[in-house]
Amino acid sequence: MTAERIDGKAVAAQIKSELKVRVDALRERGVVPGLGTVLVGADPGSQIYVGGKHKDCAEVGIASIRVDLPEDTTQDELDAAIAELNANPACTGYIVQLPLPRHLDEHRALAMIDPDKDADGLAPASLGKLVLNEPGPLPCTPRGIVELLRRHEVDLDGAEVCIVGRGTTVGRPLSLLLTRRSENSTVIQCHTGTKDLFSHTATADIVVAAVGRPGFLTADMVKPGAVVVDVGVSRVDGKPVGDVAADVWEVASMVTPNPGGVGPMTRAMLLSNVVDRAEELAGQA
Ligand SMILES: Nc1nc2c(c(=O)[nH]1)N[C@@H](CN(C=O)c1ccc(C(=O)N[C@@H](CCC(=O)O)C(=O)O)cc1)CN2
Repeated sequence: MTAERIDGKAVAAQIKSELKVRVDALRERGVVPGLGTVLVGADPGSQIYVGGKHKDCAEVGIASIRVDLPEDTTQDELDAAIAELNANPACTGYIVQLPLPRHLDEHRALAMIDPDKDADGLAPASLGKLVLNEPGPLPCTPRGIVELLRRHEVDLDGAEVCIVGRGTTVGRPLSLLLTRRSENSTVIQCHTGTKDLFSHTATADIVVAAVGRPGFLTADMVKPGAVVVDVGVSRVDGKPVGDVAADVWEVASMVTPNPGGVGPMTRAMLLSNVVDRAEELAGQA
Protein backbone atom coordinates (compact mmCIF):
# COMPACT_ATOMS: atom_id res chain seq x y z
CA MET A 1 0.00 0.00 0.00
CA THR A 2 1.24 3.51 -0.72
CA ALA A 3 -0.44 6.24 1.25
CA GLU A 4 -2.44 9.05 -0.32
CA ARG A 5 -0.52 12.30 -0.26
CA ILE A 6 -2.36 15.06 1.60
CA ASP A 7 -1.29 18.02 -0.50
CA GLY A 8 -1.05 21.02 1.84
CA LYS A 9 0.30 23.24 -0.90
CA ALA A 10 -2.78 22.68 -3.06
CA VAL A 11 -5.21 23.19 -0.18
CA ALA A 12 -3.36 26.35 0.90
CA ALA A 13 -3.63 27.68 -2.68
CA GLN A 14 -7.39 27.03 -2.60
CA ILE A 15 -7.72 28.80 0.76
CA LYS A 16 -5.72 31.78 -0.54
CA SER A 17 -8.04 32.11 -3.53
CA GLU A 18 -11.04 32.05 -1.14
CA LEU A 19 -9.36 34.70 1.00
CA LYS A 20 -8.68 36.90 -2.01
CA VAL A 21 -12.42 37.13 -2.66
CA ARG A 22 -12.97 38.23 0.95
CA VAL A 23 -10.09 40.73 0.80
CA ASP A 24 -11.46 42.20 -2.45
CA ALA A 25 -14.86 42.64 -0.79
CA LEU A 26 -13.23 44.41 2.17
CA ARG A 27 -11.29 46.67 -0.21
CA GLU A 28 -14.55 47.70 -1.87
CA ARG A 29 -15.65 48.91 1.54
CA GLY A 30 -12.39 50.87 1.94
CA VAL A 31 -10.76 48.34 4.27
CA VAL A 32 -7.25 47.03 3.54
CA PRO A 33 -6.15 44.29 5.97
CA GLY A 34 -2.51 44.58 7.03
CA LEU A 35 -0.20 41.86 8.42
CA GLY A 36 2.89 42.81 10.41
CA THR A 37 5.85 40.55 11.17
CA VAL A 38 8.69 41.02 13.63
CA LEU A 39 11.76 38.95 12.82
CA VAL A 40 14.81 39.15 15.06
CA GLY A 41 18.12 37.76 13.81
CA ALA A 42 19.11 35.67 10.84
CA ASP A 43 17.78 32.16 11.52
CA PRO A 44 17.65 30.69 7.98
CA GLY A 45 14.31 28.89 8.50
CA SER A 46 12.63 31.94 10.02
CA GLN A 47 13.82 34.12 7.15
CA ILE A 48 12.28 31.72 4.63
CA TYR A 49 8.99 31.51 6.57
CA VAL A 50 8.66 35.27 7.01
CA GLY A 51 9.51 35.84 3.34
CA GLY A 52 6.80 33.34 2.41
CA LYS A 53 4.25 35.09 4.62
CA HIS A 54 4.80 38.42 2.84
CA LYS A 55 4.68 36.74 -0.58
CA ASP A 56 1.30 35.27 0.42
CA CYS A 57 0.08 38.73 1.51
CA ALA A 58 0.92 40.15 -1.92
CA GLU A 59 -0.95 37.29 -3.61
CA VAL A 60 -4.09 37.82 -1.58
CA GLY A 61 -4.05 41.64 -1.42
CA ILE A 62 -3.13 42.03 2.25
CA ALA A 63 -0.76 44.93 3.05
CA SER A 64 2.62 43.90 4.49
CA ILE A 65 4.45 45.58 7.35
CA ARG A 66 7.83 43.92 7.82
CA VAL A 67 10.04 44.72 10.80
CA ASP A 68 13.45 43.00 10.68
CA LEU A 69 15.74 43.51 13.65
CA PRO A 70 19.38 42.45 14.11
CA GLU A 71 20.46 39.44 16.19
CA ASP A 72 21.79 41.69 18.99
CA THR A 73 18.44 43.51 19.48
CA THR A 74 17.80 44.22 23.16
CA GLN A 75 14.57 43.39 24.96
CA ASP A 76 13.79 47.12 25.18
CA GLU A 77 14.24 47.50 21.41
CA LEU A 78 11.98 44.51 20.79
CA ASP A 79 9.39 45.94 23.21
CA ALA A 80 9.50 49.21 21.27
CA ALA A 81 8.95 47.45 17.91
CA ILE A 82 5.97 45.60 19.37
CA ALA A 83 4.53 48.78 20.88
CA GLU A 84 4.80 50.46 17.46
CA LEU A 85 2.80 47.71 15.79
CA ASN A 86 0.22 47.85 18.59
CA ALA A 87 -0.23 51.54 17.77
CA ASN A 88 -0.09 51.28 13.95
CA PRO A 89 -3.62 51.62 12.52
CA ALA A 90 -2.53 50.04 9.20
CA CYS A 91 -1.67 46.81 11.05
CA THR A 92 -4.73 44.56 11.51
CA GLY A 93 -2.66 41.86 13.13
CA TYR A 94 0.95 40.80 13.49
CA ILE A 95 3.26 38.07 14.66
CA VAL A 96 6.58 37.83 16.42
CA GLN A 97 8.44 35.12 14.52
CA LEU A 98 9.67 32.32 16.79
CA PRO A 99 12.14 31.25 17.98
CA LEU A 100 13.65 34.49 19.20
CA PRO A 101 17.42 34.64 19.87
CA ARG A 102 18.15 33.06 23.25
CA HIS A 103 18.88 36.33 25.06
CA LEU A 104 15.31 37.55 24.46
CA ASP A 105 12.27 36.66 26.57
CA GLU A 106 9.69 35.05 24.28
CA HIS A 107 6.90 35.03 26.86
CA ARG A 108 7.35 38.71 27.55
CA ALA A 109 7.22 39.50 23.82
CA LEU A 110 4.05 37.46 23.28
CA ALA A 111 2.43 39.02 26.35
CA MET A 112 3.08 42.49 24.94
CA ILE A 113 1.09 41.83 21.76
CA ASP A 114 -2.24 43.65 21.87
CA PRO A 115 -4.66 40.67 22.08
CA ASP A 116 -6.85 42.36 19.41
CA LYS A 117 -3.87 42.27 17.04
CA ASP A 118 -2.60 38.77 17.77
CA ALA A 119 -2.46 37.23 14.28
CA ASP A 120 -1.17 33.81 15.25
CA GLY A 121 -3.07 33.09 18.41
CA LEU A 122 0.00 32.62 20.58
CA ALA A 123 -0.45 35.56 22.96
CA PRO A 124 -1.48 34.46 26.47
CA ALA A 125 -4.97 35.96 26.12
CA SER A 126 -5.59 34.01 22.89
CA LEU A 127 -4.35 30.74 24.36
CA GLY A 128 -6.60 31.39 27.36
CA LYS A 129 -9.58 31.80 25.03
CA LEU A 130 -8.69 28.52 23.37
CA VAL A 131 -8.69 26.77 26.75
CA LEU A 132 -12.05 28.36 27.60
CA ASN A 133 -13.42 27.59 24.13
CA GLU A 134 -14.16 31.25 23.48
CA PRO A 135 -13.86 32.78 20.00
CA GLY A 136 -10.43 34.19 19.17
CA PRO A 137 -7.51 33.75 16.78
CA LEU A 138 -6.29 30.16 16.69
CA PRO A 139 -2.62 29.15 16.51
CA CYS A 140 -1.85 28.75 12.81
CA THR A 141 -0.27 25.29 12.62
CA PRO A 142 -2.96 23.52 14.72
CA ARG A 143 -5.71 25.36 12.82
CA GLY A 144 -4.02 24.39 9.55
CA ILE A 145 -3.80 20.71 10.54
CA VAL A 146 -7.50 20.53 11.42
CA GLU A 147 -8.46 22.35 8.20
CA LEU A 148 -6.22 20.08 6.10
CA LEU A 149 -7.72 16.92 7.62
CA ARG A 150 -11.28 18.26 7.26
CA ARG A 151 -10.78 19.15 3.61
CA HIS A 152 -9.56 15.57 3.04
CA GLU A 153 -12.63 14.24 4.84
CA VAL A 154 -10.62 12.58 7.59
CA ASP A 155 -13.13 11.67 10.29
CA LEU A 156 -12.07 13.33 13.53
CA ASP A 157 -15.19 12.49 15.51
CA GLY A 158 -14.23 9.79 17.99
CA ALA A 159 -10.83 9.29 16.35
CA GLU A 160 -7.91 8.44 18.59
CA VAL A 161 -5.18 10.97 17.85
CA CYS A 162 -1.66 10.53 19.17
CA ILE A 163 0.22 13.83 19.22
CA VAL A 164 3.95 13.45 19.73
CA GLY A 165 5.15 16.81 21.05
CA ARG A 166 3.96 19.26 23.68
CA GLY A 167 5.25 22.59 22.39
CA THR A 168 3.24 25.79 22.65
CA THR A 169 2.99 26.46 18.91
CA VAL A 170 1.74 22.99 17.89
CA GLY A 171 1.32 20.10 20.35
CA ARG A 172 -0.54 21.74 23.22
CA PRO A 173 -2.94 23.93 21.25
CA LEU A 174 -3.63 21.10 18.77
CA SER A 175 -4.70 18.91 21.66
CA LEU A 176 -7.14 21.63 22.78
CA LEU A 177 -8.53 22.08 19.26
CA LEU A 178 -9.08 18.39 18.63
CA THR A 179 -10.88 17.84 21.92
CA ARG A 180 -13.45 20.59 21.28
CA ARG A 181 -16.98 19.27 20.78
CA SER A 182 -16.83 20.25 17.11
CA GLU A 183 -13.85 17.94 16.49
CA ASN A 184 -14.59 15.42 19.24
CA SER A 185 -11.36 13.45 19.00
CA THR A 186 -9.69 11.59 21.84
CA VAL A 187 -6.13 12.85 22.22
CA ILE A 188 -3.11 11.14 23.69
CA GLN A 189 -0.31 13.63 24.14
CA CYS A 190 3.14 12.05 24.12
CA HIS A 191 6.43 13.76 24.88
CA THR A 192 9.98 13.07 26.01
CA GLY A 193 8.66 11.74 29.34
CA THR A 194 6.37 9.15 27.70
CA LYS A 195 7.47 5.68 28.80
CA ASP A 196 6.18 3.47 26.00
CA LEU A 197 5.78 5.73 22.98
CA PHE A 198 5.27 2.82 20.56
CA SER A 199 2.22 1.55 22.42
CA HIS A 200 0.52 4.92 21.87
CA THR A 201 1.54 5.71 18.29
CA ALA A 202 0.89 2.16 17.09
CA THR A 203 -2.75 2.10 18.18
CA ALA A 204 -3.78 5.61 17.08
CA ASP A 205 -6.05 6.35 14.10
CA ILE A 206 -4.14 9.58 13.49
CA VAL A 207 -0.52 10.25 14.45
CA VAL A 208 0.84 13.80 14.55
CA ALA A 209 4.64 13.97 14.69
CA ALA A 210 5.80 17.34 16.01
CA VAL A 211 9.22 16.46 17.33
CA GLY A 212 11.80 18.03 15.01
CA ARG A 213 13.93 14.89 14.58
CA PRO A 214 14.41 13.75 10.96
CA GLY A 215 12.73 10.40 10.21
CA PHE A 216 11.77 9.91 13.87
CA LEU A 217 8.42 8.21 13.12
CA THR A 218 9.00 4.86 11.41
CA ALA A 219 6.60 2.33 9.86
CA ASP A 220 6.70 -0.03 12.87
CA MET A 221 5.30 2.80 15.04
CA VAL A 222 2.18 3.27 12.90
CA LYS A 223 -1.04 1.27 12.69
CA PRO A 224 -1.79 0.05 9.14
CA GLY A 225 -4.28 2.46 7.57
CA ALA A 226 -3.60 5.30 10.03
CA VAL A 227 -3.41 8.93 8.93
CA VAL A 228 -0.03 10.56 9.60
CA VAL A 229 0.63 14.29 9.93
CA ASP A 230 4.27 15.34 9.61
CA VAL A 231 4.85 18.64 11.43
CA GLY A 232 8.44 18.72 12.75
CA VAL A 233 11.03 20.33 10.52
CA SER A 234 14.80 19.97 10.65
CA ARG A 235 17.28 21.40 8.19
CA VAL A 236 19.68 18.89 6.66
CA ASP A 237 22.23 20.47 4.30
CA GLY A 238 19.99 23.55 4.29
CA LYS A 239 16.94 21.60 3.12
CA PRO A 240 13.78 21.03 5.22
CA VAL A 241 13.26 17.42 6.37
CA GLY A 242 10.24 16.14 8.29
CA ASP A 243 9.77 13.76 11.23
CA VAL A 244 8.26 10.95 9.16
CA ALA A 245 10.45 8.23 7.66
CA ALA A 246 9.85 7.15 4.06
CA ASP A 247 8.65 3.64 5.06
CA VAL A 248 5.61 5.12 6.86
CA TRP A 249 4.08 5.73 3.42
CA GLU A 250 3.90 1.94 2.99
CA VAL A 251 1.63 1.39 6.02
CA ALA A 252 -0.39 4.60 6.44
CA SER A 253 -3.52 5.40 4.44
CA MET A 254 -2.75 9.13 4.18
CA VAL A 255 0.36 11.19 4.93
CA THR A 256 1.06 14.92 4.85
CA PRO A 257 4.38 15.42 3.02
CA ASN A 258 7.01 17.64 4.57
CA PRO A 259 7.73 20.02 2.93
CA GLY A 260 4.45 20.65 1.13
CA GLY A 261 1.99 19.68 3.87
CA VAL A 262 1.48 21.50 7.14
CA GLY A 263 3.91 24.41 6.41
CA PRO A 264 1.89 26.03 3.61
CA MET A 265 -1.27 25.53 5.71
CA THR A 266 0.37 27.40 8.61
CA ARG A 267 0.88 30.37 6.31
CA ALA A 268 -2.65 30.18 4.90
CA MET A 269 -4.13 30.14 8.40
CA LEU A 270 -2.14 33.23 9.35
CA LEU A 271 -3.79 35.07 6.47
CA SER A 272 -7.18 33.66 7.54
CA ASN A 273 -6.70 35.02 11.06
CA VAL A 274 -5.92 38.48 9.63
CA VAL A 275 -8.91 38.48 7.28
CA ASP A 276 -11.23 37.18 10.03
CA ARG A 277 -10.12 40.06 12.24
CA ALA A 278 -10.43 42.66 9.46
CA GLU A 279 -14.00 41.50 8.76
CA GLU A 280 -14.80 41.62 12.45
CA LEU A 281 -13.51 45.20 12.65
CA ALA A 282 -15.34 46.20 9.45
CA GLY A 283 -18.55 44.77 10.93
CA GLN A 284 -18.06 46.88 14.03
CA ALA A 285 -17.46 50.09 12.03
N1 LIG B 1 5.18 33.28 15.45
C1 LIG B 1 5.28 32.04 14.97
N2 LIG B 1 6.48 31.47 14.87
C2 LIG B 1 6.55 30.20 14.39
C3 LIG B 1 5.39 29.51 13.96
C4 LIG B 1 4.16 30.16 14.10
O1 LIG B 1 3.08 29.59 13.78
N3 LIG B 1 4.14 31.44 14.60
N4 LIG B 1 5.51 28.26 13.37
C5 LIG B 1 6.81 27.77 12.98
C6 LIG B 1 7.32 28.19 11.63
N5 LIG B 1 6.35 28.60 10.61
C7 LIG B 1 5.64 29.71 10.80
O2 LIG B 1 6.12 30.74 11.16
C8 LIG B 1 6.35 27.99 9.32
C9 LIG B 1 6.95 26.78 9.08
C10 LIG B 1 6.98 26.25 7.78
C11 LIG B 1 6.41 26.93 6.73
C12 LIG B 1 6.48 26.44 5.33
O3 LIG B 1 5.80 26.96 4.47
N6 LIG B 1 7.31 25.45 5.05
C13 LIG B 1 7.48 24.94 3.70
C14 LIG B 1 8.96 24.69 3.47
C15 LIG B 1 9.73 25.95 3.38
C16 LIG B 1 11.22 25.68 3.46
O4 LIG B 1 11.71 25.49 4.57
O5 LIG B 1 11.87 25.67 2.44
C17 LIG B 1 6.74 23.61 3.56
O6 LIG B 1 6.51 22.94 4.59
O7 LIG B 1 6.41 23.26 2.45
C18 LIG B 1 5.78 28.12 6.98
C19 LIG B 1 5.74 28.65 8.26
C20 LIG B 1 7.87 28.22 13.98
N7 LIG B 1 7.75 29.60 14.28
